[in-house]
Amino acid sequence: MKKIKKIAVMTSGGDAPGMNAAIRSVVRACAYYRVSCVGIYRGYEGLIEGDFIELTARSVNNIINKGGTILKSARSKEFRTKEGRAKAYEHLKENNIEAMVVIGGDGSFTGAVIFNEEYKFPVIGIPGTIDNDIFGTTHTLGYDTALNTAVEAIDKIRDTASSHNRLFFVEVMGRDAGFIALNAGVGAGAEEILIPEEDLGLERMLESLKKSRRTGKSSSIVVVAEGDKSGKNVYELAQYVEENLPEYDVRVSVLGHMQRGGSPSCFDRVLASRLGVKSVELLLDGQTNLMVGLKNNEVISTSIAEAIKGGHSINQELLRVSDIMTT
Ligand SMILES: Nc1ncnc2c1ncn2[C@@H]1O[C@H](COP(=O)(O)OP(=O)(O)OP(=O)(O)O)[C@@H](O)[C@H]1O
Ligand SMILES: O=P(O)(O)OC[C@H]1O[C@](O)(CO)[C@@H](O)[C@@H]1O
Ligand SMILES: [Mg+2]
Repeated sequence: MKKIKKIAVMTSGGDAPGMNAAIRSVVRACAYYRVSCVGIYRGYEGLIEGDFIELTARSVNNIINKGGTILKSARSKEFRTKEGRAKAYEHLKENNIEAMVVIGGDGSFTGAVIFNEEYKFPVIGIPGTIDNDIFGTTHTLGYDTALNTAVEAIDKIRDTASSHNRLFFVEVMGRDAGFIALNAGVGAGAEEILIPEEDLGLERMLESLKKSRRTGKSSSIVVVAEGDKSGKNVYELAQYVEENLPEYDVRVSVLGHMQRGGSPSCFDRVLASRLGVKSVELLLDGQTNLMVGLKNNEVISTSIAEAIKGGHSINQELLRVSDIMTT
């Protein structure tokens, strides 16, 4: 088997803390194994434009602690077209790039699988998204940091909620996944948690808030995932409670993109370092179409197709714990 001599790395989709640590790891692993490494700017967008940079072990000094991504990220419409992917392939060929590491979420992996089908181009995925909505890994890069950011913010909201005897609806990210809401909700002691995976019902929420009042709680926090199943956004939920429980003084806080920024947690830095090394080792071993991930604290690999299609399930035990905690 011919040894790969040049590997490219990109970050794609929504950015996530820990992406820089993963870039660093891929670049340093390439240097260790004496393989050239090229960074692709702005995900598939930069691939289509041939916006590349040579990366050496020294190019990634002092980035392990930085949020965002030095390679920048994008959502590329053109890569969804055959013509766009043909341009991308030409740039890879021109630059003698023989394999690619894609750090991103399910959409980025879908693009990688299609590209591999069309051009037989070797690809490995590193799961990088705060949403944690990828099968084949218990943790995606950025998820742990985002949880800590959300919990810190909700703690602060709790201070003011408690001083004013108010009910706060706090919206956290998670368009299709409730991992951030459920875990940050339990970690911050939320009274109710609304997630896309389960429709707990608005009646149930009203009953729970009434009970909170009856049993002596003067303030409450309800954590709502962006993609909550009730179909109501956080402002509509607040209005619904105001109309049905006028005794409550309700406020809304949307945490938004602050959850995607900031210095990565130690967990995310270590995970990124492990996954980056593994991705390069798999490519040098002649493997492709795999996503690296974590299971029982072991680095494992799953076929990318399975990682995309496998779906994600919410932890029922955690839901039960959350329920018991509202007593
Ligand atoms: N079906 C597809 N065909 C080709 N390319 C795709 C396809 N789906 C997604 N992509 C490419 O992957 C990019 C990133 O996908 P997407 O915007 O869904 O983010 P993601 O990787 O899922 O990350 P996150 O959900 O964390 O923001 C898209 O902008 C597009 O360029
Ligand atoms: O503002 P953007 O980049 O469109 O992304 C928002 C989405 O990205 C995510 O944070 C994932 O990165 C989702 O939870 C959220 O809905
Ligand atoms: Mg996604």
